[in-house]
Amino acid sequence: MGRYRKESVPTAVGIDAILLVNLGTPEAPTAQALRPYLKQFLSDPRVVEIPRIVWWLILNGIILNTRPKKSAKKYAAIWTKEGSPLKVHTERQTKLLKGLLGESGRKDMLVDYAMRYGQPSIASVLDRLKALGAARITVVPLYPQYAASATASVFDDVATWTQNTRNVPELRLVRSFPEHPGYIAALAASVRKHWQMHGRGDKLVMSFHGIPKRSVDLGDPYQAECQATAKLLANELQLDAQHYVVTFQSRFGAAAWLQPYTQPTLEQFAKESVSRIDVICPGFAADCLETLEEIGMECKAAFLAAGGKEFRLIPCLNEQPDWIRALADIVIAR
Ligand SMILES: C=CC1=C(C)c2cc3[nH]c(cc4nc(cc5[nH]c(cc1n2)c(C)c5CCC(=O)O)C(CCC(=O)O)=C4C)c(C)c3C=C
Ligand SMILES: [Fe+2]
Ligand SMILES: [Fe+2]
Repeated sequence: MGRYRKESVPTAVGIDAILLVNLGTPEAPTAQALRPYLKQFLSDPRVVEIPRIVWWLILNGIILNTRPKKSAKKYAAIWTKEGSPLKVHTERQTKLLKGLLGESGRKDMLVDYAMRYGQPSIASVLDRLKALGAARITVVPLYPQYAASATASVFDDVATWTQNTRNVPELRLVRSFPEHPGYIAALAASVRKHWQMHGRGDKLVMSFHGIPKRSVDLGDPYQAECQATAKLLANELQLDAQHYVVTFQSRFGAAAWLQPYTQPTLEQFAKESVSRIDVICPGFAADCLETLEEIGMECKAAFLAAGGKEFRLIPCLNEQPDWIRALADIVIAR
């Protein structure tokens, strides 16, 4: 027996398919569900780049005995009746994209989503698309800015699938889209709408997920891509330098990550009487633990405790129609 499974013979006329991929999320907001999810996530060598044996001991000896319970509590604070926000939004984005492509004459196109960690796995959805006759598959990691730990990890998983597949379809891997005009316009529209509804804060904080500083020193383009997005968004909103700031959140572990860090920056603003803050998280295509809990709850509480007056989190692009149109443009572009 070799590694290759029996595969169905495709139809003569191949179908185009789109596969949206997001990070993944636990199946439930419980320590039992967090453990396997975190184990898979944090065992990925793209995510933690320290010698395997050392990391295996730290992960299995410490992290997986402490973090599942702590993280489960955080997930419980944002969990909805339909499930984890990240999964709910990704499912809706998939349906809306399918509908939009159908309206523009691409009813035949298959559109599905997968998660890098947890379910549905990339391999299971690629198998399904292929069985349905997909001959050309465009894979779109839902990360506007390229980071090896996020984007390349999706590509690795696709490559693992091709290694186990006999009849590999044509593949297009969308690398990143930090300056895509439709994406930038959708972000700007969401800020303007927020200002109209709630008034304008003293500063707009653009908070991106962080990565270790070492990754950037070793050649990861992530920081530059975040700065490119931020600059275009600021231009579109006609914000000058003193009215916005780029920060990095979600630090994990003891090493230095990209700076300035979001929470200390917010606390410093509160102390300097910059008391009304709007926060947008342009690197997240969907609201999730990192936006709803870390920014919307933890950072908000820290800002108010430090003397800040108003803290408003601008929702992620989620199901915003102009964002779905931008996504259609990104997936169709050849
Ligand atoms: C925007 C893209 C992301 C990059 C780059 C990224 C890098 C990265 N993340 C961790 C560790 C964790 N991240 C966690 C949650 C999480 N991360 C992203 C996106 C990126 N991560 C998202 C969308 C989410 C939310 C998932 C959800 O279910 O809502 C977590 C899990 C939660 C927790 O226990 O805190 C960890 C851990 C590292 C180490 C890293 C790069 C080195
Ligand atoms: Fe993360
Ligand atoms: Fe976090």
